[in-house]
Amino acid sequence: MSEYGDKMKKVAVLAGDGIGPEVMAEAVKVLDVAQKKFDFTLSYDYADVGGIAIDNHGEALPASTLTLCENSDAILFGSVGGPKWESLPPEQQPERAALLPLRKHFDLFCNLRPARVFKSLTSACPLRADIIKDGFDILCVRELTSGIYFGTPKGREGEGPDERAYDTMAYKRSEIDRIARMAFDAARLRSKKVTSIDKANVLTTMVLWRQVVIEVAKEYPDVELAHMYVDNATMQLVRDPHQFDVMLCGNMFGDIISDESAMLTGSMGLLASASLNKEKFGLFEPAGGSAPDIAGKGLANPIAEILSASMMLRYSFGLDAAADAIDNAVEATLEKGIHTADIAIDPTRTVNTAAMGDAIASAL
Ligand SMILES: NC(=O)c1ccc[n+]([C@@H]2O[C@H](COP(=O)([O-])OP(=O)(O)OC[C@H]3O[C@@H](n4cnc5c(N)ncnc54)[C@H](O)[C@@H]3O)[C@@H](O)[C@H]2O)c1
Ligand SMILES: CC(C)[C@H](C(=O)O)[C@@H](O)C(=O)O
Ligand SMILES: [Mg+2]
Repeated sequence: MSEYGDKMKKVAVLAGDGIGPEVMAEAVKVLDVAQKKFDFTLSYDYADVGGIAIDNHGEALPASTLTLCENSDAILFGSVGGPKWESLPPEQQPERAALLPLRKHFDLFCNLRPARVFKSLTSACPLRADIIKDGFDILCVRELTSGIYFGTPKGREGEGPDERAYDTMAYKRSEIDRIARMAFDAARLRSKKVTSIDKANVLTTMVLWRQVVIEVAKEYPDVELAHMYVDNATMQLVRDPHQFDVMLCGNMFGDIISDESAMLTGSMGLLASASLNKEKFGLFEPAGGSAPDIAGKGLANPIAEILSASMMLRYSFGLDAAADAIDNAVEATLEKGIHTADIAIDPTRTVNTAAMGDAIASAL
């Protein structure tokens, strides 16, 4: 809670790089309408993060940006990274020096990535019509602050043919337990099925993962639990996505599964995400990246950022009615046939990023 009291929520707006600023402008546009309609007030504080912060301040996560986030009620994030900063030492690059530290600093262990096929967009789904005839509605619950992303040791040593590099995949029982509970709690509000994605046939970490998930499941007898190896899961997602409800994943498998499920909805530009800690403080960002191939051209789909803003209202501020209204406005806009290029049914009739934001704002 900020010092502004119950009604005013302080949002740190970190647009970042590439398409980040373009899609952020549309999310703010929609949030502005939502505030008037639902009588709540947000204050926005903008700060640099990622490549732009390296350019302006010499580091990807300046202390001033981190302090702003600490003094805010939520973080609305765009995306970071891009070719301009790829030649820096890996630990100074935007992804590793800004996004991962932010997740770790605020203990944002629970990453929710919902993917569902919008009725009006079934033709944008790359799967055959008979496969998606029943639609799909998947929630990827991804562990976000541990696993191979953060395990130590991590390093590179030696030279010549003997040079080696290594990462460590490690999970503590408590880390698996808490993310599993989030998945089961979420499933209770949905179709009551959790599929835990692992690689317990090869990785010791994943043997513990499966064991802990089975233990947690005993407290949720009303929720069905299935286990699936990650290689099979990526295949089953394209064979029959309808079979999944909640997919519970470790950090790296969730990264991969969520991009795959995003594309099944029609575009990376549709997949929102919430990264939450146990106090429900959160960072809200599209699952996709800075999309350097389309940045600056007005081609980016702002829906993932707009739906991330909606998740912020729902999960961090408890403003469910406003969040529902934004989600419905997105759906209504898509149903009117208003599409950016990435999801266009008729490529000769597309709107740009700002026009998509305008249409959603006016539908709201
Ligand atoms: N959260 C983040 O900040 C984040 C997430 C993923 C990748 N990245 C970074 O972004 C950069 C580019 O990564 P990448 O190319 O692997 O993945 P990406 O998600 O940026 O792009 C993959 C493809 O999806 C398309 N796409 C993504 N978002 C879109 C949108 N809103 N509308 C329309 N099309 C969209 C892109 O045009 C591209 O063709 C890298 O530096 C990567 O590390 C950042
Ligand atoms: C940019 C990168 C560090 C990040 C991740 O791997 O978590 C991204 O791909 C994501 O999915 O949020
Ligand atoms: Mg990813």
